[in-house]
Amino acid sequence: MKANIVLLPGDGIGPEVVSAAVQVLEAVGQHYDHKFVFTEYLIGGSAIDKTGNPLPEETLQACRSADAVLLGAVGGPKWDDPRASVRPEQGLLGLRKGLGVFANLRPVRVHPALIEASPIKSDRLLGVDLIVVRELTGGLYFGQPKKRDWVDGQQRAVDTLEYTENEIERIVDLAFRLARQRRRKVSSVDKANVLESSRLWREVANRVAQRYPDVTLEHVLVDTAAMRLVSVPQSFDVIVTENMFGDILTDEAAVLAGSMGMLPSASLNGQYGGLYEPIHGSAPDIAGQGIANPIGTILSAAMLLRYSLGLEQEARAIEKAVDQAITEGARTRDLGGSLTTTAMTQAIIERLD
Ligand SMILES: NC(=O)C1=CN([C@@H]2O[C@H](COP(=O)(O)OP(=O)(O)OC[C@H]3O[C@@H](n4cnc5c(N)ncnc54)[C@H](O)[C@@H]3O)[C@@H](O)[C@H]2O)C=CC1
Ligand SMILES: CC(C)CC(=O)C(=O)O
Ligand SMILES: [Mg+2]
Repeated sequence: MKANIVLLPGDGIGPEVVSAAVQVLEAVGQHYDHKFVFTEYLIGGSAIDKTGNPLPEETLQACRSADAVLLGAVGGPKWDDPRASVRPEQGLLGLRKGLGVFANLRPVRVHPALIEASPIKSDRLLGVDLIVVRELTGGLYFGQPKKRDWVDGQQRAVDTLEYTENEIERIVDLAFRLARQRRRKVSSVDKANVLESSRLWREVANRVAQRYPDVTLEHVLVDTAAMRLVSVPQSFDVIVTENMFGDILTDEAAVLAGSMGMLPSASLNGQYGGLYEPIHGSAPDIAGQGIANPIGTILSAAMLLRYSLGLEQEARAIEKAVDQAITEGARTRDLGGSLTTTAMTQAIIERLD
């Protein structure tokens, strides 16, 4: 098959990990006789530097016409001035909104050989296999008003957490559908003891659950969920939650998997091709050193093959090669080893069937 894939390397380690994933996709393309056409566009801080805009119109249009989009990360200290009117992160938020990708799937699997890389006790990590379904185009990151103003002679900052029933319904429904393909358990995470938006979330989740009598629904307060994630992570199958809660809980979940560099994601809505990115940021502390762990981005490329191109066998080949490389001891520095990004990528490519 032929597919047009837009690449958005972005900032910091973004270009390093995207280049690694492209090498893996090219190897898969050669092996299975597919033609992946890659075209690179600007986003984030590098786009601000070249165009003044963190999401140039050309980038958004290219992403809308592509079969899929693979993104590295955006942001970094260079663009962190709090008085700046444009920020790299606005480019990513604008892209997610512009593509309408409301469903962000973040699978978390713990490789048995990496249990010793995690600070959490080993018996708690065995067999952890959960997926966080994070709402991605609403909630606290997008609600209006979002502003600074002056009240009684001092500055005030306002962010708004808002959801409509439809926005909640479509993400919770997706979580239930996913649960049917897994262990049939949905944990809906909210803060319903405090937030009105969470009380609506709970009501809608209960309503959706009636359509899935074969799936168990539990409601978990987000603070308890954060605790359970490290104490009894095996108790989760599908977690569905608000945008910011999902953002925070998945960084925590990365600790289970051994490193921020391990976790992939897919952002979908069924209309455009889908947006694929590791869950980590631009990691300015290690950028440019060639030591970033490329696995989160490589596994995101596997999700791209599965969800946007329907290439299940090829997706599994990548996942298997990653598993095998880890089993056989391949480790970047974040996992306690010394492989460079390039060497880790090569170790994975060598193990592709
Ligand atoms: N999706 C995106 O583009 C995101 C962008 N950011 C932006 O990234 C910048 C840095 O944010 P941080 O809070 O430092 O979060 P970060 O996720 O970039 O880094 C946190 C820690 O994890 C390590 N790390 C992350 N990815 C790694 C990888 N692939 N291999 C090895 N180690 C890795 C970093 O070295 C750092 O110690 C900020 O400007 C932030 O706004 C943050 C999160 C997501
Ligand atoms: C806009 C991003 C910086 C938010 C984030 O941390 C993420 O999506 O994981
Ligand atoms: Mg995040």
